[in-house]
Amino acid sequence: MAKGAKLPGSLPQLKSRRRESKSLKRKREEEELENLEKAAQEFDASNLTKFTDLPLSRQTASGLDKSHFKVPTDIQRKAIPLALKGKDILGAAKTGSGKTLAFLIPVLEKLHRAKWTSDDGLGALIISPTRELAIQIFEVLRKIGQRHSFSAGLVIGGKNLQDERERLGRMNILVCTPGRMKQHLEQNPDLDTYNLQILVLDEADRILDMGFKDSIDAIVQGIPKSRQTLLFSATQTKNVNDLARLSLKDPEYVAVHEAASAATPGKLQQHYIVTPLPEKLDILWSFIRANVKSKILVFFSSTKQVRFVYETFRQMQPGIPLLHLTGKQKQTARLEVSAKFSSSKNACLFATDVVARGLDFPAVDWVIQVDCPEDADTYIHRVGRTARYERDGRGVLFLCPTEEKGMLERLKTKKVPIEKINVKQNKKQSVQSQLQGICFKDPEIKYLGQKAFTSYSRSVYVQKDKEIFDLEKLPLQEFATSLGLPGAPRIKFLKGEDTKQRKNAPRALLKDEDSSEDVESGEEDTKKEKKKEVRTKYDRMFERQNQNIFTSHYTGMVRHGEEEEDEEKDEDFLAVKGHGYGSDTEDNKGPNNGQKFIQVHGKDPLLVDSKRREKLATSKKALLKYKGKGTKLVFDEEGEAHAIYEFEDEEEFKKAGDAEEQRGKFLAEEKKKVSVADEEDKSVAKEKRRAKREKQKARMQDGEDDGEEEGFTGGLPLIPYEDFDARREESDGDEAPELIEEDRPAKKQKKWFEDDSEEEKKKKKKAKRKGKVVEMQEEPETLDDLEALAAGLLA
Ligand SMILES: Nc1ncnc2c1ncn2[C@@H]1O[C@H](COP(=O)(O)OP(=O)(O)OP(=O)(O)O)[C@@H](O)[C@H]1O
Repeated sequence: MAKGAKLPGSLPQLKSRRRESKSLKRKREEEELENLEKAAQEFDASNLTKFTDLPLSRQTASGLDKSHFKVPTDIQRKAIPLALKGKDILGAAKTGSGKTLAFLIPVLEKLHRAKWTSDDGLGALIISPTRELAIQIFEVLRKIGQRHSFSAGLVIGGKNLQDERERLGRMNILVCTPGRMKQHLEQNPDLDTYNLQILVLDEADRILDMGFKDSIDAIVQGIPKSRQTLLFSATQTKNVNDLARLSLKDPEYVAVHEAASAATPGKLQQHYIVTPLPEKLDILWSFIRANVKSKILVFFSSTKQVRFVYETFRQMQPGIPLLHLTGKQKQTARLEVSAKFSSSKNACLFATDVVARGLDFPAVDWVIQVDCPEDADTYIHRVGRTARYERDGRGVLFLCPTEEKGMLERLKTKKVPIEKINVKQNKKQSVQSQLQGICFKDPEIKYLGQKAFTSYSRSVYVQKDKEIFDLEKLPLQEFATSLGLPGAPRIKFLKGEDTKQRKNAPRALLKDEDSSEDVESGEEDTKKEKKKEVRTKYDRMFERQNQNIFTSHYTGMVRHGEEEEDEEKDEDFLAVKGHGYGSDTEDNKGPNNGQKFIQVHGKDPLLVDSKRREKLATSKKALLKYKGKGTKLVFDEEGEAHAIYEFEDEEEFKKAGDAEEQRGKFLAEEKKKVSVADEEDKSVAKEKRRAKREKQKARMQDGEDDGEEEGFTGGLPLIPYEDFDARREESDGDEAPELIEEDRPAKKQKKWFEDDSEEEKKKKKKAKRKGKVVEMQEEPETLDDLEALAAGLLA
């Protein structure tokens, strides 16, 4: 048909033709989906060499092609065909072997085959143990899902709960951290998981351990048992209890490297050195100085050590950019550091285990583990940040003589091939005197050094594996000297500290700041409790002596969290400005010193000592809040007044049984009532939402059938990718404005980024006019972009 030509016929004829073309299209789509499902069920994985061999939707195939993924890795070849058949999967493969795509492709295909639309709500949930990893997964999802029209969001904390909340109800795929997700599930009635099709746990062993137990149990409780579940990790759990918690259905165990001689990547060279604890920093410094053209990742066991080494080495100018990353940093800083390290050719990043798992920093040359990892699994994940996807890499583990035997045994059991190397003594530079100089000049750094000392000692003390970690055997005095300190701070430990549990616990579960130093999780604090800290005499001394000279930078370095600081400020504020009658200071004269007072009925008089209080005295309304609320009474049939609550006769009360028992019973009954009411409320709310959705869907259906455009609100491109292709074929490459007009679906499909800039909007309009597909947004380049990714995405 010629360009711009109109279809002949009257309006009713046009409408009926439209309906015909619509139903033809729908039929064709349904056939395609059926064929896809059939092909997936019958697929023979032995024929799989390229991604194009897989029975995938055009959208996913195109996303993979655009992202330059052509040949699947081992784990992808084995896991994807099974997942496409709908199987539950326990996937285990070495670090850097491509597990992310192995679960993201099935997620997209599952929703595609279920004809998932924005009205169907949440269809897929992907859980990651840290924020950084969640962002990374989301990035990959954005790339390979660019041709799909599902909406996807990140739920990782560090942002206003309310902001996220409003957007979540509209998302089809969520990538989340456990604590934040639990928070939303508890507080957000718009978030429905009743329809969830597929659940993914990346770093499954980590997510299923103690620290995340509550969150995961809460999440799993609210999602249908019929969903598909995929678990992936380089150190997979096979713990039956864990699997039972997730109600897996005959899971397929896909462990592609199980028969391999090593649990770590083939191109990874692994070494260890044995060094006395006080020489560790000398060796680290010398190593960095000798490798200034490399990209190095250095692991410590606590935040305070990371900060101390970062601050001191920075002053000593090693000739390579230094960075530091810990779970205690603000989210924006963490993103900035990750991005900087990713894009650097040569840099040295000091970090805690917050980056040990899953992160895919490109081209890391060296992973140095200065502090011994808590177990072999942690070693494998840390060292796995290098030698990823067919690249080379090297790892060096520093072991104290007391740690050598035990750790080597653990590594051997886990099939980690590691060789001993020695440090060239003539190349080793001592940094002790430089550190002493820095600590002497700068009390802030000295204080940080003391904290680093105590944190390290605690991290050793609380480890479970006593064959490796024995604090008593470590030369602590010499260690303190090596940090530049005048002596070893005295340390007291609380009995019964459980390291693994502490370390694994999300911040929300930790009660004191020092213990949260080592937290791997990047989750948002959900409750902050006042810390109970072991204070040394040095802590007290430094607080007293340095009160006046601490800079704001230092305060930032050592303070115990903003909330606690605010609490202190509040106390100060009350002490100085309070109007207490008992005070005998000049500023706080009591009621007998000739001051004015407002008499409030039934209350102590209020001192009038400011304009605000004077104004208050003239306002009846404002004074109401100082008045008592009055007493509610009930009247019996004789007109006698009684207090609403009256004490039961003691004898009667005793007859009913033990007071504690009665209390327990009463509480249990009330709890039951509340939970029943809660369930009812939730189900009513859900029902309403469901009905609303159904209605909307029905309305849209009508709109489509009648060719009406009522549902239109404008906005993003409304024609799905494949329709254009099909239409182009039909129209022989000619533009056919009328047909496009007909086929426009009557609903607004939100894409990944919904916060379009003006320019993008224009682009999209233009593309729409041309009948072309509008593609995904540009790659995020700046911190702002990443911020937008983390929060704005859900707009
Ligand atoms: N089929 C593929 N072709 C090319 N590159 C790939 C392929 N699959 C994955 N990669 C690349 O390999 C790298 C590692 O992938 P990924 O992060 O998924 O590994 P992983 O197995 O999840 O690692 P970890 O156990 O550390 O989490 C990434 O940079 C990714 O882009």
